[in-house]
Amino acid sequence: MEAQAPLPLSNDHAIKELAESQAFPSSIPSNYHALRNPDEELRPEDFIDEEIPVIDFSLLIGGTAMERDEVIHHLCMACREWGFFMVVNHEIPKRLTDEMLDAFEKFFNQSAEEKNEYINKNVLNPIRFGTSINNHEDKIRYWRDYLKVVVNPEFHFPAKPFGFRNTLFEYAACTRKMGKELLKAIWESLELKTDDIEVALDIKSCFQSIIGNFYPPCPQPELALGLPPHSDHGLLTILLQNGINGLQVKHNNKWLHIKPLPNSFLVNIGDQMELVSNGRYNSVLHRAEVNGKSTRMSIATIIGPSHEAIVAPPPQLVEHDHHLAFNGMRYKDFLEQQQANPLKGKSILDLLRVRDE
Ligand SMILES: O=C(O)CCC(=O)C(=O)O
Ligand SMILES: [Fe+2]
Repeated sequence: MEAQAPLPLSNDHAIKELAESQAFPSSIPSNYHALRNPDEELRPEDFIDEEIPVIDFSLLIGGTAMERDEVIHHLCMACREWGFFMVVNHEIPKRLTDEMLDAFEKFFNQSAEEKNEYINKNVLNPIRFGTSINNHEDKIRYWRDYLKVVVNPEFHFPAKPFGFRNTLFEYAACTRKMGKELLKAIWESLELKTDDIEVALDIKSCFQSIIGNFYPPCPQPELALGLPPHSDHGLLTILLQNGINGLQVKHNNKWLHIKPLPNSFLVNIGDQMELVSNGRYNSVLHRAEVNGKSTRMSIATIIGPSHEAIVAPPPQLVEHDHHLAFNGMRYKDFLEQQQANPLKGKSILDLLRVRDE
């Protein structure tokens, strides 16, 4: 099959409408060929099959002191060696996760006119609908539509579909509560005092954003990607998916297909955590593959420090490690830069890395 030339469409044209249109070719346009870089090819020998760490949330908040200590110890290993773990026995009801997936699906099923109301080039705009990543900049396009909504410290919501507001509000509150508990535990795992977390990150007014990703079936999934390898900008990302797998995580230089347990959340460390942990914990590289059969949806909740927090490694860690791994930066500036540039590895964090002379 020959590659189709890039489609002469507006940059804003959603991939959902394209993929569903009768006129859509069986070979995808060349600007959607994301895997032409040999480093990014999906070769079977580059994949491993390993169990990712599992964190029992109920023991963290309701277990004995010994059980909590054990979970914190396990979290320390998970953050240091993986940057990634699965959370089970959390308190978020299945009813709510189903409602969230349903609300986002209804949003994406609206007409192009209804969704396009939320197209916005300003990366700090609180509600943004779009396709690929930075659809006006991307030379290679990704097989993904998205809706990003900032839900804290100010709560925003799209007016439609009906009921989205209440579901989003409840889900945002539950994931924020779980995220803060995990953050406290991770902070303890760094042997830092939990009171200091407020000073360092101002998480009372934490930034929280919820991103719905929509990946329609792709006629040539072996050529395209839903999202390229990247790290997330926040402290933690809490990921929910609609039962269709597709997330891959880089672990010891190999890619790992992630198959979460039913009713669990996938959590990964973001760039701000790598920064504030003085590099002890790594923000993990991950990407999303697409498939030829089913629509995949994921909902990523990013929990970050407050926009105004200047995030830097705390002096206790620098002293203990005898080394400053990163220079500090205001989170809002970090966010702006990361969102405005092509999503490529950990490029913004790398700019802050202190190099030994
Ligand atoms: O869809 C996925 O599994 C990953 C989504 C993701 O990495 C993101 O939204 O940052
Ligand atoms: Fe991500």
